[in-house]
Amino acid sequence: MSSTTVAITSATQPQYEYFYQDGRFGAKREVLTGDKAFKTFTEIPIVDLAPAYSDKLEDREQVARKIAEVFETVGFMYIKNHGVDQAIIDEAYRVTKEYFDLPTEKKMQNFNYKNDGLRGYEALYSARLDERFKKGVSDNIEKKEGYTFSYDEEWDMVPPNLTEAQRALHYINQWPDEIFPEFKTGMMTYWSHMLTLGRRLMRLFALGLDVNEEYFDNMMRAPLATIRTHRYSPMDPNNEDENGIGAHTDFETFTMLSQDSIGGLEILNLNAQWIPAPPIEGTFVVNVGDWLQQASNGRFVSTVHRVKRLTGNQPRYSIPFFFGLDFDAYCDVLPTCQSPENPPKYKPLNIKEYLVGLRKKQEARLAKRKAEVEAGIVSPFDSY
Ligand SMILES: O=C(O)CCC(=O)C(=O)O
Ligand SMILES: [Fe+2]
Repeated sequence: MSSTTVAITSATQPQYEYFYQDGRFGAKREVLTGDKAFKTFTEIPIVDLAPAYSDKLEDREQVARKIAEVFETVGFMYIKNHGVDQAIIDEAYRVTKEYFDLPTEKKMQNFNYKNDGLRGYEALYSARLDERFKKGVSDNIEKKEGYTFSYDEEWDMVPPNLTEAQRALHYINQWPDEIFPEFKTGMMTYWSHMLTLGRRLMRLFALGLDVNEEYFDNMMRAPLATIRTHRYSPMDPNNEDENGIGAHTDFETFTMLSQDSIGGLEILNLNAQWIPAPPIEGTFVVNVGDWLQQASNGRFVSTVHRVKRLTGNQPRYSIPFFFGLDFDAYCDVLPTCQSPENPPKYKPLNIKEYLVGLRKKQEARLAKRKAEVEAGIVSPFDSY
């Protein structure tokens, strides 16, 4: 008599977390547990920025090394003692709240689709980073509004001497000057302090990547420096599709984010687990973007993040500042981040070319969105 053993296979299907990167859907990371799991982070460190303001190079180097360690592993940090006056931050929130409370028809006077650089008001549900858009689950997922503006020479505390050609590379911001002039003043005051902080951080990143402090100075005279101030509306308990912002990486050099006390930001570790980045008073969240990952040949990691579905009936406000580089900057992989054993994994970055390429990838979606809005299919007049 023979007996047959039937092997019981537990062929579990791999699970993935998907994210949006480089103007496209479809990037993914496998969820790993048990023996397969990597040693990876489970929290986000807080870095004290006070030594960055020291006159002594060794103090600045010490904080730069700390930041480099965090950016090589987590790609996200909180900074405290960052030097930006709380009153300036509070005023940015005050005007943000007051702006979003305006009637939608008023906000639509500065609709971002009227502006070549998409500066201005981003209507509710306009953002589309959630992977589910690809699958056509719903048109109305990311329940947030935004207001986007970028570099303005007049508000730069260290104004550069730009040629007309360099000036022409910038998009012109639009503002609700007639209906709410304090909005521009509050937001641009905040922007100018954050730009200054951003330049200081770039010098620390340079030190942490073992080049001299001034390495990036001539690439950030008039950088792409964009704020998109946000209001996430309370989510409908009967509509599970509604969400904050889909998983993505930021494409610029780095981001400095102020968030209110509501929470919801999460970041993805190497095992594709979502790690919360809860609000911590007196801090900004700073994260590596794709350009810094490229310039550092992958040494600094551009970490995937999202804002999860909000619970509760309070809106959430956040103010990210996306720090880029000059439009005419050309940034090769840093000499200290490459060697014969570690050749460049990335082509040199040409900022203008990158932005043109990104817009091309987005063109079809932008055109579809514009047509939908014009046809009233996705009403930009929805409000909570
Ligand atoms: O609102 C937040 O906390 C994050 C927003 C964000 O990731 C983005 O706008 O790129
Ligand atoms: Fe982001």
